[in-house]
Amino acid sequence: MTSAPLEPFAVTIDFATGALVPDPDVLDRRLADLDGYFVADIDDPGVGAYTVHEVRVPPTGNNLLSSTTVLAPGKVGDEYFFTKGHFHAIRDRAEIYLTLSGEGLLVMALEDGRTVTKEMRPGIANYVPGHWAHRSVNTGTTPLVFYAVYIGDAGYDYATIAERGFPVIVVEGEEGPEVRPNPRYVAS
Ligand SMILES: O=P(O)(O)OC[C@H]1O[C@H](O)[C@H](O)[C@@H](O)[C@@H]1O
Ligand SMILES: [Fe+2]
Repeated sequence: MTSAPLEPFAVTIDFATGALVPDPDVLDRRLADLDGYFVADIDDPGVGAYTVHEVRVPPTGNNLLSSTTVLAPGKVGDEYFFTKGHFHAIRDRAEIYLTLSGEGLLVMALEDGRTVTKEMRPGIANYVPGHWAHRSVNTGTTPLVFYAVYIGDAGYDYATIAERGFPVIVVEGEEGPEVRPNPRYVAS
């Protein structure tokens, strides 16, 4: 059975700020929402970490959900600010990230602990195949802004990452960002 057609529409994206017009659902994540995710303790839980601006379409397998994410620059201890990161609830659902401004790293991990890290900068489109948890990390000094598109019924599994962490962390080293094993990762 196929579903009835939606009306075609467009949104305008400000590449520098990630603002969408019209701007329907905005999710605001503070450091308090990332409690327990960093190796070091959070000094100020009130600090804004990122916002997600979502284009509103029904979250079904025949639609493409999309959003901009605006991830602030900053660090907790040596670790750069990052998004919570998630597996898709339906594990094999894929996603594409197009970076619009700023610079960072996209860290991806399989459940067996294998990781792949890719650069994020304006003009790079990263393909995140199904089964890979994904987290973006702002390694720069300006907001990291990217547009993500994913299959509408993908859903979010945050719990696995909240419980086990990512296998690697991204820290500021002597010569820039370094990807290191996460001392707190819980291997399966
Ligand atoms: O959901 P998080 O892991 O906190 O990441 C923040 C956001 O990043 C991207 O924009 C994804 O497409 C969103 O679905 C996600 O919500
Ligand atoms: Fe996702």
